[in-house]
Amino acid sequence: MTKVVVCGALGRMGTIIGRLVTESPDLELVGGVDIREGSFYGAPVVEAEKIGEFLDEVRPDVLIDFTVASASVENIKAAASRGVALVVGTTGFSVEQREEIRTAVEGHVPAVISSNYSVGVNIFWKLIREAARLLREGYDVEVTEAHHRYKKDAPSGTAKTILEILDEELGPRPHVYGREGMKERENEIGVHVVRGGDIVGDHSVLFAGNYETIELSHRAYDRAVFASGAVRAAAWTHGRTPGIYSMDDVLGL
Ligand SMILES: NC(=O)C1=CN([C@@H]2O[C@H](COP(=O)(O)OP(=O)(O)OC[C@H]3O[C@@H](n4cnc5c(N)ncnc54)[C@H](O)[C@@H]3O)[C@@H](O)[C@H]2O)C=CC1
Ligand SMILES: O=C(O)C1=N[C@H](C(=O)O)C[C@H](O)C1
Repeated sequence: MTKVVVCGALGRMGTIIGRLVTESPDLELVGGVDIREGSFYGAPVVEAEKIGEFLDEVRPDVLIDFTVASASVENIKAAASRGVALVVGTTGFSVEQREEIRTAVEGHVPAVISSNYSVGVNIFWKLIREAARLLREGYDVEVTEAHHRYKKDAPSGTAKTILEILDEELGPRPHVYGREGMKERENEIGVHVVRGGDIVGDHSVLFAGNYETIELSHRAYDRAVFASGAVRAAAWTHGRTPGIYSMDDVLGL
């Protein structure tokens, strides 16, 4: 059995991940970490400051982190320094934080890192790459994402990954975040962020040409779509060599 600890255990994602781990025949939920102690699904949840001693005590095989960027970096360091594999779902990392994560992980543990663990989004990203390759000339591109009112980071990590793909396929175009005032469009990529209600996670890419538009979109209806992918990734880490992996590796895409 692969032993699992969940960081962000009491959060929106952590609670669903905890449930799916307990329902898995191959995984064992041995504990959680959050900013306050408690319990979930019969396992202890310890406060963040105690993560080191907790990992030494329960000795998990893999740590799943869905917290907040500043906390996630520290959780990743605590796990990697103890040989605990990682599944990182947290988004909103700065360039410096991503470098800290790379340094902590590489050569030490296998770490799956993805801004979106939905199988559908990972396919959606490939469709966007192909569309951008084919529509490189003559189409204006706009990216829109929508999430619940509680989301802290903007644009979403998924949208940032979309922009990375578009930059690779279209060549460098400036990213323009929102628009107001009198200004004509140039050769930018427009980026638009909607926050409200309990929207789980919507993403779309519009390719607007002369006389026609092509729009690719993905809509998540339940956070279980992300949690199931993260749990699948956790099982996948067993026996992997140290390094940073994506859901492409987990899904064999
Ligand atoms: N990669 C993916 O597929 C997905 C990624 N996310 C990302 O996951 C993160 C969490 O999202 P939600 O669960 O909606 O947020 P949330 O705010 O509901 O949960 C985050 C939890 O982390 C806890 N936390 C804060 N500092 C901590 C620390 N030092 N150690 C342990 N726990 C700590 C909070 O108390 C909270 O319970 C966000 O960055 C979000 O963008 C969310 C859904 C899918
Ligand atoms: O915060 C969320 O809810 C989500 N965050 C991820 C992101 O920032 O892309 C993934 C998903 O869209 C839900």
